[in-house]
Amino acid sequence: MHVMAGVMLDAQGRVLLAQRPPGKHLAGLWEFPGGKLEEGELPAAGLARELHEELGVQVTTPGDSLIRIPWRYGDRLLLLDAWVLRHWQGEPVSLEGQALQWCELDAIDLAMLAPADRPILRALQLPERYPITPADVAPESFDAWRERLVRALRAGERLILLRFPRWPLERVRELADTLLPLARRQGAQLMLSGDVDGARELGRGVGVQLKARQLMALESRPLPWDQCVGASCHDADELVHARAVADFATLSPVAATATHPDQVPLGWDAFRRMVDAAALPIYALGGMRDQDMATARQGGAQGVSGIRGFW
Ligand SMILES: Nc1nc2c([nH]c(=O)n2[C@H]2C[C@H](O)[C@@H](COP(=O)(O)OP(=O)(O)OP(=O)(O)O)O2)c(=O)[nH]1
Repeated sequence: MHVMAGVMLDAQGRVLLAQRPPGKHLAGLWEFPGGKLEEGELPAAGLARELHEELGVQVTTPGDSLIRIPWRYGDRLLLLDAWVLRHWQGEPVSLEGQALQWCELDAIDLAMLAPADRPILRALQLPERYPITPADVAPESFDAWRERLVRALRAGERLILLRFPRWPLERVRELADTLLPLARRQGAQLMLSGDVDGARELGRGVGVQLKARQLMALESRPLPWDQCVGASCHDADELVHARAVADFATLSPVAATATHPDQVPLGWDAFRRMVDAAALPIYALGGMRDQDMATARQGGAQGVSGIRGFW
């Protein structure tokens, strides 16, 4: 069952949610308006039809595909295909009796959404770029990197992995702490590499990027909902596990990299297949540069992550 979900974004950055009616599957939970694609119908056309039937609006510019979520509700198997729409004519009104509300993205409580919609909200909140600091930075370069990260945050980076394998843990926490007021103002997340306790201590604005081994040892997310959890994945098993534990995953290595010369690259075909099954926003990692963004997005990825070529 191919289900279209329309993420209608208004000029203030709010999205329209509709409540599933009593007596229906997932009654009472909130969803993005849309519905089942009909036989032979193209996704954009099916979504426009559903929004016209449910809300009386006329979609004027086809939207952009955001993320595709394969999901199983008991024996109901569906592909939830979410598109972002910015242009339509008419004020949405409820024509099928569903309650409607416009919501700020950060005010949406994940628990009120239909389970398959939770990764859609995450995909909306996450940026396309996920830069990682270079591994060889010496502890003496604290001030220089602090400045560099301030510039990156001011320039609009919203998700940055602070990975400094040569630094004592305390020093990385200290760096995150000094950057935190700016990160919070900019709505950015500073991700610590594997340091769940550090992230917990620092609170909102700091997240954790879990190593694959840590990910596999967890059954549920290690941080509250307002702190981001990423997972470093390399195969389908890790991606399945990440669904219950993380907000997004990096999948690597897509291409050959200088930092991990011993690993066999996945290549774009395998990457696309794994993204299709992931039900989670995925960043392509390994040999990636900004120029790979279009290929990654066409392959269904959230965006690209990397070290070289990102600073
Ligand atoms: N339209 C829509 N459906 C969603 C979302 N999230 C989500 O899990 N679903 C599920 C709920 C349903 O199982 C299915 C959508 O089916 P639908 O809305 O066309 O059909 P329904 O269940 O209301 O009606 P029916 O099967 O009883 O005819 O997808 C979402 O954001 N939008």
